Amino acid sequence: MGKELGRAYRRIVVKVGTHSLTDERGELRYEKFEQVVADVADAVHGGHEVILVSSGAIALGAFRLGWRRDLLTLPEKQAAAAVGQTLLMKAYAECFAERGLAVGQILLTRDDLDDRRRYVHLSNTLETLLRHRILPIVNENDSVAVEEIRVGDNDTLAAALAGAITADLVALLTDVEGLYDKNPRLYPDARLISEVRELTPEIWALAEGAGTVVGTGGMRTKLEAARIATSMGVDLVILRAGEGRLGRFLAGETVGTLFHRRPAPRGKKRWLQAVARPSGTIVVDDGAVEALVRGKKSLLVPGVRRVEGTFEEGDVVLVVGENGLPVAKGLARYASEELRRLLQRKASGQSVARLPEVVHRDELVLVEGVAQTSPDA
Ligand SMILES: Nc1ncnc2c1ncn2[C@@H]1O[C@H](COP(=O)(O)OP(=O)(O)O)[C@@H](O)[C@H]1O
Ligand SMILES: N[C@@H](CCC(=O)OP(=O)(O)O)C(=O)O
Repeated sequence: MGKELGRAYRRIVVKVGTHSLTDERGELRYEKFEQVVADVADAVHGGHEVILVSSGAIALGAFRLGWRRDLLTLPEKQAAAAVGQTLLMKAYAECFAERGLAVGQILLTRDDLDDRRRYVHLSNTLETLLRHRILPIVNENDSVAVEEIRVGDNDTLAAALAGAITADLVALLTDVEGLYDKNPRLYPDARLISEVRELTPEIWALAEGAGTVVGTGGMRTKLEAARIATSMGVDLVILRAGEGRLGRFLAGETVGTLFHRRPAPRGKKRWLQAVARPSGTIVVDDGAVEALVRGKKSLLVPGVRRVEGTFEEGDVVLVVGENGLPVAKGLARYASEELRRLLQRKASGQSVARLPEVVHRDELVLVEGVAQTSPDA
């Protein structure tokens, strides 16, 4: 059973960070590692479906190679990840086997989440593993991921993944009890915030970047993960790794920081809203903005002013007004070149009124807060 009036969290994405698995030098802390494995195995045996997202490959690999982590170039980090990932999986496979669980490895890059077809295949693979009671263990494919296709951090990856497999909860296991009103490493009197219903500017300020008094990037990526998860209708909890905290949380105890989910669309729209990144932009006139925002209609060719960038039919596009403000995200039913040709037809006086939709309303989500930016608002 879970939180919130006994609502059960059936499907959970559990993410564990590097610092919870390794020591400063990057060596595996077996005691901590075993606690994490025990927590996850208990959740699985307790009837939850779990996907584990684990960091630690770069740290473990660098340690094994005798490399100093703070001096690594990008290719060296990628090489370290190649070495460390096998060590990580070997340790997981052995440790979970002792608890009667088989594991499978999935390495992902941003592309696997952005491309709808790959995203669907990924979710099918995860579903199949879960159906066979095999624990999927996910990490970013650091060895191949160049900057443009990196998710960059596993907090965000875990949250995005939760959308792919319609999870009910993301649990981020880390080295602090949860989100504090100031960085607990610097301030012993910092107080734990046990729940967050809205990600207000005040909450974001608690996780300001390194160099400020209140925080490091560490909490910021966790808040970003909370934004993604909750906007997809998924709860997110930050917990200190180990000592049975995950089990206690699932049993209804108040531990860590719980970020409450928000009402969210399901399926394709959920993916569009929270995960997909646009390949190009379609600039539309005020009438089209009105039709999309107020009329909840599809985007038609006559409302299109300009096309920016290159995209194929089926790619995600950002729809923006002539004032440059984003209005919606959706799946383009034309490639950018085809759409440009249609705009030329329109410019030469031919009718484009009866052509199929550019973005169909069933494949379109409004950008948050857009009602306030629509022309007559
Ligand atoms: N307001 C805050 N509350 C809690 N922790 C914070 C806060 N601001 C910054 N932090 C830092 O965030 C760290 C956790 O993030 P990180 O080190 O990236 O963990 P992980 O490796 O588990 O992803 C904590 O150890 C703490 O130093
Ligand atoms: N993919 C990387 C970890 C990336 C990451 O987000 O790390 P962390 O902040 O420790 O969760 C690795 O396996 O080393």
